[in-house]
Amino acid sequence: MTAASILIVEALTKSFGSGENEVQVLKGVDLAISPGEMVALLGPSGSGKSTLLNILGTLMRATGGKHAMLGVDLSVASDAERTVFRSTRLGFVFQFHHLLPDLSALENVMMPAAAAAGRETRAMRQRAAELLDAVGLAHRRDYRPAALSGGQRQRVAVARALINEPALVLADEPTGNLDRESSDLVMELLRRINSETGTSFLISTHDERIAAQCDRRIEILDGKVSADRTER
Ligand SMILES: Nc1ncnc2c1ncn2[C@@H]1O[C@H](COP(=O)(O)OP(=O)(O)OP(=O)(O)O)[C@@H](O)[C@H]1O
Repeated sequence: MTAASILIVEALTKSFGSGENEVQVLKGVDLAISPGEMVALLGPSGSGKSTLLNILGTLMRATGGKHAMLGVDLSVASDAERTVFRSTRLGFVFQFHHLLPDLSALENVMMPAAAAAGRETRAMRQRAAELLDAVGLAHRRDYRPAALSGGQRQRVAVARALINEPALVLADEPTGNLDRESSDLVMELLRRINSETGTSFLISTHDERIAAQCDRRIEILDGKVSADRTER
């Protein structure tokens, strides 16, 4: 854990339910991520990877402990502060693309920027077009999600995650729903964005091939970090 970390997580806990139904999923997670790191998050099914990403993404509150990003202690921040932080400093890619079906690819990419600003601008449209170009989908900008392949949808979702130039992208099994070829394309894309822009990535995965393309692997077991190795 260094002063340069963009993300610091200390003794983070999360329980669901109460009384005899209480399940303690995270039992004291400690980790730190430096700018530009591409980190794989591994662990058995049910070990709490999605729960951890949801907490770090401010989509869910922890039960205890601390998580701070870019010097902001998000664990004690108000809901309003967390919402602003989420929409300006974080990007999300989920296993299922969650694109809006009635919007074109371009409009989907632009959406988080328009939502954060409360309006659409020509600059946003331009940046969304550049991002679609960067993910190899300039020729599909006016297509709706239903007219795209699974891999193309996920590349649109990656472009959408980058529209606000986040410091950290949280990706929850981003290739879990893709065939091998599409999965490789999405990972190549994430790798390229990481090296070109210095955006950090935390990617939960079951796939060793995905983990092998990251700089570092963090494993969760029994609610704690059981291994943390830098690979490159
Ligand atoms: N809202 C909730 N209410 C109750 N229990 C929950 C809730 N969300 C998650 N859990 C439980 O927390 C545990 C961790 O779930 P989580 O989805 O974080 O695991 P995961 O490591 O991402 O699993 P997978 O690899 O299968 O996606 C599971 O036992 C799950 O049933």
